[in-house]
Amino acid sequence: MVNTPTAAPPRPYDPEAAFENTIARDQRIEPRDWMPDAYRATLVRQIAQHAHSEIIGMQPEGEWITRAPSLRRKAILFAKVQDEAGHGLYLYSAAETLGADRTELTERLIDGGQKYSSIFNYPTRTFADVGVIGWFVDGAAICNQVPLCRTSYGPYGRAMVRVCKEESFHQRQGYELLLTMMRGTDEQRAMVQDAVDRWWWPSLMMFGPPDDDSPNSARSMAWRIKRHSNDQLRQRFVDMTVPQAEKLGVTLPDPDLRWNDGRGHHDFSAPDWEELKRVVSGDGPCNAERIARRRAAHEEGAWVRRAAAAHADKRKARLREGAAA
Ligand SMILES: CC(C)(COP(=O)(O)OP(=O)(O)OC[C@H]1O[C@@H](n2cnc3c(N)ncnc32)[C@H](O)[C@@H]1OP(=O)(O)O)[C@@H](O)C(=O)NCCC(=O)NCCSC(=O)Cc1ccccc1
Repeated sequence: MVNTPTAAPPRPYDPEAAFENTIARDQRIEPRDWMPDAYRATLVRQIAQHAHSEIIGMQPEGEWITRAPSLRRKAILFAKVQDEAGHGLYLYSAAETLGADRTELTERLIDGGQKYSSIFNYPTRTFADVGVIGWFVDGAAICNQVPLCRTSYGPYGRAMVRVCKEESFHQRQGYELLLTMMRGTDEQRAMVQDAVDRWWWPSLMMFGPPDDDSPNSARSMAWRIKRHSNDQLRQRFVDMTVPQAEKLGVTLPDPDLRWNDGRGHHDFSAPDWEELKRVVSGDGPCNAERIARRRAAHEEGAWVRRAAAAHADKRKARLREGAAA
């Protein structure tokens, strides 16, 4: 008699185990995959905040489009601000793949129910601010977003690939603008230093609260949504920026900023975390102005959304008629 091996009975499909395995293998979760509710909610929160930041982030630099000092600078700035709009739209699309509704997200932003990056609540006082935003703010965005290209949620990671390419161009245009100003007059050099002094600390705050005060980090890192902690990315930004500041000829406004041979990194002072809390909770220099402008744009755009929906309905009806004929 021949012994035939008996096949093990098929194990019932366990979606939670499949999710955990996908994360453990460092593979991507896709929109139709099962995912825990809290994973979905965390992603909607982060992606929506990120999208809102890109859209609100058009305002500080956008104010300088009509006042750019040359046609070349105007064209570059126009393109950059348009890119930010595009980033916001990719990100809202990524949030929609999780079941979020774009209009609802915008309404939550306007009502103060969702956040956007603290950095966009500071005023742009001179054209040097446009250069420093490109250098610091896009530089910080790159440090934060390059690792997000490998985030565990597929649509978010793929959106980040293109966004990061465009942010790199933005950073270079900012730095090139500042190099040009530094080769100019004493007044221009003073404008650059003044902008550096005003934007340095808010830029460090972009990375979020320190790790021991970051309620979302542990879970987001376990799920590989975030790949590095807030403090790790802040350190990376400081290490990247110090030699660029030396080359440019500006001083970063931190007397304790110095290279630490033992750590192989720069030591630097902590930003004012109370200021971050105030700005995030709505009490920054420009919060009210930014939201009022966003609300007005949303209301003034209502007829465009209605017209686009009516056009889409007509097209659908025509296609149906064509199919029926
Ligand atoms: C790192 C962090 C921002 C925060 O880490 P998490 O693990 O999520 O949170 P954590 O527990 O550490 O914090 C507790 C609470 O505090 C909130 N909060 C923290 N920091 C800030 C802040 N600075 N501002 C406001 N809120 C902040 C945080 O959301 C959380 O809120 P909750 O109440 O729980 O909802 C993360 O969400 C991330 O990487 N996001 C994606 C990147 C992204 O959104 N980039 C935007 C810039 S895009 C750009 O610049 C491009 C551009 C350039 C030039 C011109 C125009 C455009």
